[in-house]
Amino acid sequence: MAEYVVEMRDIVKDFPGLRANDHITLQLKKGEVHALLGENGAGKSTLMSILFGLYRADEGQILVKGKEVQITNPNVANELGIGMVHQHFKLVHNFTVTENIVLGLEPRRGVTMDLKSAAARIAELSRQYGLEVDPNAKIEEISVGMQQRVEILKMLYRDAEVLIFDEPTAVLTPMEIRELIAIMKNLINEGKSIILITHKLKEIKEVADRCTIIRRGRHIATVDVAATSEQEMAEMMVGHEISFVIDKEEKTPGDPVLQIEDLSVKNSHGSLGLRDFSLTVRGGEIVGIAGVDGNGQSELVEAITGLRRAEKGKILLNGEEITHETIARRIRRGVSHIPEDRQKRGLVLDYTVEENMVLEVYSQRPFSKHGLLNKRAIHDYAAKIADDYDVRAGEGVLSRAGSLSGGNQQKAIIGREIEKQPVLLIAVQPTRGLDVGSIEYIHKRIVEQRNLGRAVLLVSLELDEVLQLSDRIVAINAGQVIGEVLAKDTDENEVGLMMAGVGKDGGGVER
Ligand SMILES: Nc1ncnc2c1ncn2[C@@H]1O[C@H](COP(=O)(O)OP(=O)(O)OP(=O)(O)O)[C@@H](O)[C@H]1O
Repeated sequence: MAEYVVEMRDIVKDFPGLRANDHITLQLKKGEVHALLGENGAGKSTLMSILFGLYRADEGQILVKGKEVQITNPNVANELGIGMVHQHFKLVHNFTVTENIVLGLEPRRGVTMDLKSAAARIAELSRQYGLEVDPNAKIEEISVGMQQRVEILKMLYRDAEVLIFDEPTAVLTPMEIRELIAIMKNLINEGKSIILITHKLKEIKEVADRCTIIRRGRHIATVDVAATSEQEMAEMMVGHEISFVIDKEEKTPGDPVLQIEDLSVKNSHGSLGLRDFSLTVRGGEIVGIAGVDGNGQSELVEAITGLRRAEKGKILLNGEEITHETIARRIRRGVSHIPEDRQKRGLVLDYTVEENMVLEVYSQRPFSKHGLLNKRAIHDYAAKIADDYDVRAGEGVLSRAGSLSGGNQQKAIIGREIEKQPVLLIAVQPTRGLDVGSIEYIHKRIVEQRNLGRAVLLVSLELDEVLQLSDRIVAINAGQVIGEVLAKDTDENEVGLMMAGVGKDGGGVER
């Protein structure tokens, strides 16, 4: 028997102006979790897209169970037993779980298209792998974590032997992450093999057997995870030493910049997602909102930025009411927003990076004068942001935003929002999908904003991030403030309890 279930040998892939994969070799043993680690833009997704048949390699070979194969499209990958869980799920929202799983399957050798027996087989797979999910629920009714399980079941239903997970935990809550890790272990026990792309070293330590590290398209090393520290892996990835601590001096906050008084906001289902919510963020202060996803964070941010209407209550910026102002006016007043969904709200993917950097300011000087665009000024401004925030792309700022790697898209948005010199910076999951080096850098820039006297509202599902960055932490549960603490006086346990709905005095919230 072949030693490897999948072997990618000397893979080369070129894009305009850039070699994304430069002779990379990746060997997956049967029954292992093999992590793929690399900085943003290192070439991980490209390599996996080649394995999954979305791109063709310019050079190199792919072997499955020792035999060379040509993976010309994803159907061939499926036939070869290779399945992928993408970062952005590809599910049809008004279809049921079962319908989504059988969707696109051609009737073939013994695989039935009868929905009832399909549901039974799905229920059986769920039990076997510990993937609890209701086969009759509609996708739009289930959580993101559940949707991910549907994607996993979809692969198992197609008899996948090799499963590729592309940053699967980026969209999950801490609890869901623990469940996913248990699921991965079940998959391995049942004989599957896994390639895991993740930036989280803790997760690699927890589930992976081996780790292949790539940097700028090149293979750096493949290591035994148990024998290698997180620090060592991180340093191999970036090519130099890094520190994980944020330097943050004590600072006395200034005047209130953002004041929210008794704000109530409806959610997409028409009920109140935020209720009688009050909050103050002062200049020179980072206030972190801690909470489990879906407890009113989106409604809060959308009400402040003007994307959602307030039913009741007031929002003030520097003492002036903005509750019913247009989005554009709020931006002009100095509200910056790093949005949660970088592809929907953050960037226009078909525009160049340059155009994206001036989306909100192109009509102002120096970018236009007498109605004419000053292309030089736009280019220089964008190039400076790309340089400062290490936004890497094949054709520089002339690259299409959609061609950037996920992490580089994120860095571009952060750069744009901070360089607007905001009065109030709202950062939602600012480091989602970023590598450890970039996280360190972005955290420094956010602290710098605070040191410059700006007000920062941080919304993050990463408790570590909230604890490290914030001066003050406000816990949100069921659309209400459930507790407030100074970051220096609290810890993971206390904030975790508040997030679960247990108030500081030990009481719960009324629902
Ligand atoms: N379709 C494309 N056209 C042009 N360039 C591309 C294309 N896809 C990827 N690239 C470039 O190839 C490089 C590698 O990107 P890739 O998405 O593989 O990185 P990654 O390691 O997955 O990064 P991240 O951690 O940020 O997701 C990037 O510089 C990216 O801009």
